[in-house]
Amino acid sequence: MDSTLAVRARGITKYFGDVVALDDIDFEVAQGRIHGLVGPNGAGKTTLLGLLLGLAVADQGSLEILGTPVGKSLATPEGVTGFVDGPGLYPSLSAKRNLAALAGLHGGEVKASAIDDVLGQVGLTDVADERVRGFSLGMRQRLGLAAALLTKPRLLVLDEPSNGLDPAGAKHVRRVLDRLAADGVTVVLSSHRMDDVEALCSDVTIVATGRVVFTGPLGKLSAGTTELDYRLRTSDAEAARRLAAESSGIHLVEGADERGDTELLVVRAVEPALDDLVSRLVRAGVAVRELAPVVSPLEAAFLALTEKQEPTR
Ligand SMILES: Nc1ncnc2c1ncn2[C@@H]1O[C@H](COP(=O)(O)OP(=O)(O)OP(=O)(O)O)[C@@H](O)[C@H]1O
Repeated sequence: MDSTLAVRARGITKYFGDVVALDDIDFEVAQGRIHGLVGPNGAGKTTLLGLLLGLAVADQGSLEILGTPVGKSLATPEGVTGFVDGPGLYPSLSAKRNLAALAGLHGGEVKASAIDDVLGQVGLTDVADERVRGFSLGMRQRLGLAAALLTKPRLLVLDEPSNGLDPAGAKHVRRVLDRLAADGVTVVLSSHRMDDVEALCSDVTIVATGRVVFTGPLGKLSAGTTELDYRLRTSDAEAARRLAAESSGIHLVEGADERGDTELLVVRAVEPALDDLVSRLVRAGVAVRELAPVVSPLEAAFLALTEKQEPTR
């Protein structure tokens, strides 16, 4: 196996009865990267993450994790940790005692200082002695991440880790994942939130109805090659409209502004054509006051790639 790959999946197919949850998937994750898995409901994300965690085995195809081929028996591959469908926690125990108990399940005694350290990393120090029963979803997610950190994984697999997180919680999680990746740990996570994936991940795989429709660095979905809709506000909307209509590679999106804001144009273009329009506006003495994509390149690609494919449930 290529030693720079933490995950190498080839031709993975997984059935649940008549449902094809994963359909001949090729999937690679480079070591030390944070790799996002996105797709509509029922696309197969949780199923794929479950295979990485050894919670299920593929019906067809080959899977290598951290350089070792995965066999046909259910077992978490060495060096891998994480959770799907939320972390498994004991509601009647405190955050601290949960971590001690979960570490015990993995066969290890952990020092109290290690528990304090991971609780600090995920921002739960203040509630360390409180019972998990009263924790919000976001707090449980962070505690699950703390439990994963205790095992010092080489591959961390997280299903929707941002679910329920408030901005402060999201910041803790981002910081933790960035630090892990800087230390060479590989992270694979699923998310429904494109802004989250853009903030966290260096690579992304988009799945729809059990198939990979895009995989690669986020930069490959950049605005340089993808036609996007941009909000354009200028000092002279009429002149801007005229110049946009005359420019090659620029399409005016009529009626795109539902709030009836006549100062605002929405133009569809690739980045070089947009650069050209901005130069022309400036030469004509029209000031550009706002220019931003209506949706991000990832979101646009996600919608374009998946809108024709209905989820399987
Ligand atoms: N244990 C199961 N038994 C039967 N069908 C299943 C099972 N697990 C998943 N499926 C089906 O497999 C397909 C993929 O499901 P999966 O949960 O992997 O999708 P997902 O992308 O994680 O969806 P979501 O975004 O809604 O969490 C769906 O059609 C789902 O109904």
